[in-house]
Amino acid sequence: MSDDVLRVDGVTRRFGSVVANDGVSLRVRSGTVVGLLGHNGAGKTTLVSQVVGLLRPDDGSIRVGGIDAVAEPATARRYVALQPQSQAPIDGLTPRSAIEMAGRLRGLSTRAARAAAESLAEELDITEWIDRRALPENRGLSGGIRRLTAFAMAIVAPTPLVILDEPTNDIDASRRRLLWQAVRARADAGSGVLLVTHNVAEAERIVDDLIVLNHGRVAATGSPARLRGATGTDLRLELQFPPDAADVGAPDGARVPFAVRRTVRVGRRVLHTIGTEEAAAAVTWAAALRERGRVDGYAVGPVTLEDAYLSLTAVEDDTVPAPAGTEAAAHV
Ligand SMILES: Nc1ncnc2c1ncn2[C@@H]1O[C@H](COP(=O)(O)OP(=O)(O)OP(=O)(O)O)[C@@H](O)[C@H]1O
Repeated sequence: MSDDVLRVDGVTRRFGSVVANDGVSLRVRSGTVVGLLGHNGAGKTTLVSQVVGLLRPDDGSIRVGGIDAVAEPATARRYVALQPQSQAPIDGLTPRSAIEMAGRLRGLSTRAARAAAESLAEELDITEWIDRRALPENRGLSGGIRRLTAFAMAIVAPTPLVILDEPTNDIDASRRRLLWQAVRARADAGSGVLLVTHNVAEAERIVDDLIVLNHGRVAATGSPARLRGATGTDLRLELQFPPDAADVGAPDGARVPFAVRRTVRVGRRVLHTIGTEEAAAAVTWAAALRERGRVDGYAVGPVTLEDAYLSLTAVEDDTVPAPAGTEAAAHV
């Protein structure tokens, strides 16, 4: 028997003339975390909405736990826990009561739901707020604690498929780490997880596979190592330009004095991919720029998944020097 808990084949969804999903296919197997990456408007939430039966595809098929999710959305939905991108409406509730209620709705006994709320609050380090009431207009509980509560509500009981849409928004760095560990632990316990995120650098550590969407289409799939690039020896030189820099890309209009395999600009950051043999020349050049105040800072390190992701979805630029003020449209 297949261990696919989610199988999407050739899904297309249009909104008028906008093709939000264009022949998208992907699989999530039990025990794995699959990251779904893509720029704003790439079609990630549209895909999630179809998996949970909130939207119907124009074309293609979706199977959740072997059930045809287009023909039988209510049955398929029982196999899925979803943390939506929008904040859960928990005004009037405490994290404890919200998590317990989610557990009861998922079929846990009162006692099991109570125990799950306590242990999830500990796991995510929100015990301090567990009995604080969420009030209207975002009073009572911070955005991060609300988001962590919504995450706990989604994972309170084991489900074959867990879908998390931007679960780390608003969450501080140390609790983000706890959240990533909790996601990994649910997959290790047997769930399949589809993780929608913009946080490429952090997600890289816990995902088994990645799907990159670009303008509604699958631009790349594979393990982080595969997407990062095969050589494993390339380095990245990151330059951080000051806010008033007129010539982001190649200061002074000079060409970069060493071989560059790939250049991606993201706002005021420029990421050059270089071979290890260019490291000394790159550091000397970047240090001189820093000395002259042309860049705020620089860093040399191994190529990351973020570089590969940006090159798939951002404006790639091999033609430095760049026109003054040009900025890539991508975000991180
Ligand atoms: N209900 C709708 N009506 C019209 N257009 C829509 C609707 N929902 C989404 N779209 C369009 O479909 C495209 C994909 O949107 P979607 O929300 O799926 O992207 P996303 O990858 O989730 O973006 P983000 O990272 O910003 O959340 C966008 O062009 C969006 O404007």
